[in-house]
Amino acid sequence: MALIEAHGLTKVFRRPDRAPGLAGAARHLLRRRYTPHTAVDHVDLAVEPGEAVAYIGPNGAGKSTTVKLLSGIIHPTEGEVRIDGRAPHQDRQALARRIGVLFGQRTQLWWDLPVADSLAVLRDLYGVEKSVYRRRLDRFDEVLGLGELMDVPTRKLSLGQRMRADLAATLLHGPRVVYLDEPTIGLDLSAKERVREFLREQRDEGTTILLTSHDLADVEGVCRRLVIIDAGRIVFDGPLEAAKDTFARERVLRVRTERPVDPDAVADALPRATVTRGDQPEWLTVRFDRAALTAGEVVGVLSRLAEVIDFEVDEPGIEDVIRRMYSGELRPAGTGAGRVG
Ligand SMILES: Nc1ncnc2c1ncn2[C@@H]1O[C@H](COP(=O)(O)OP(=O)(O)OP(=O)(O)O)[C@@H](O)[C@H]1O
Repeated sequence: MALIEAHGLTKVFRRPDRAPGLAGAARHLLRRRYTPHTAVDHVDLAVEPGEAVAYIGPNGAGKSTTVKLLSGIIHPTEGEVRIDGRAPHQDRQALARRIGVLFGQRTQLWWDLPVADSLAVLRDLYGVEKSVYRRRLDRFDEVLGLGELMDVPTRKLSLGQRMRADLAATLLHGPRVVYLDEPTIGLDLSAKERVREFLREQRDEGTTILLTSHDLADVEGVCRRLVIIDAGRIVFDGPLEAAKDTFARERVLRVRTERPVDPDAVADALPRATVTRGDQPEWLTVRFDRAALTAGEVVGVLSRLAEVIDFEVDEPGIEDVIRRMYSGELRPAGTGAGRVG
């Protein structure tokens, strides 16, 4: 049975309709009006034990809302969610031991307490045995350099230091499922790499990870599966590599011919491609949709116009796909994407 299971999971928020300014606020007080806003829209998700899933999407797509639903912080408007067979919003206490949540922007440590005291409180709350606690702290010290932070109150930590302490707090009780939102934000390069390595180790030991990150190295370093949400709907769910085929179908072919060829003549012969002259007169750049044409067909057409002496094809990398997705340049909706792989 999947460890995380969601069927038709939906969350509708009510947003106040309020005209700007004082008059608008006063009017809203007298006559409250709301517009429903669907933040998570019939999401189906099944994640197996030990799977690490990157959960990405543009700002406001519904990532945090999904994580809040999966951890029982908020109730679904519609649909079902089960973590290890239990409904998180009904069984929060029982599930607290099985779930770890890290929201990069918020801390779960006590602001005025030294890190060591915060962790000790969490240890007692979760009933972690002293010997297990010591072993885990030693490991966190190796990975996160926690030792030097133990006597420092949370409010005095830098963002990177706080993230290290918060990661320890999230994993202290050995949860089976962890939701990590931007887990390496503020860390230096070597600390980021150590955290990824540690997360891989946790994953391989059977921890289920749902990770949201703008850092592509986190996504690629930890996860093999990618789930993309856009406007509350899952628009892609499959292996990381398959996202490339679904969203980045454009290929760029650079061709060198023995003598200059008029780009318009090529465009006439290849109406589904965009043809521009390259840096040098003998080079042409042809952009085309991989689903509509092949590089071989493009070269074939060109070789009828002039002798082709060299060519190269650019394929987008997965980082490129994800970066463009975050920037809103690639809109997955309407591409016919679905569960792949
Ligand atoms: N409590 C709330 N009341 C009303 N609307 C909300 C509430 N929480 C979130 N929303 C709206 O729901 C949508 C999804 O928000 P959510 O925070 O889940 O997005 P996200 O993908 O995590 O975005 P980001 O990458 O910016 O953190 C947004 O339009 C947001 O404004």
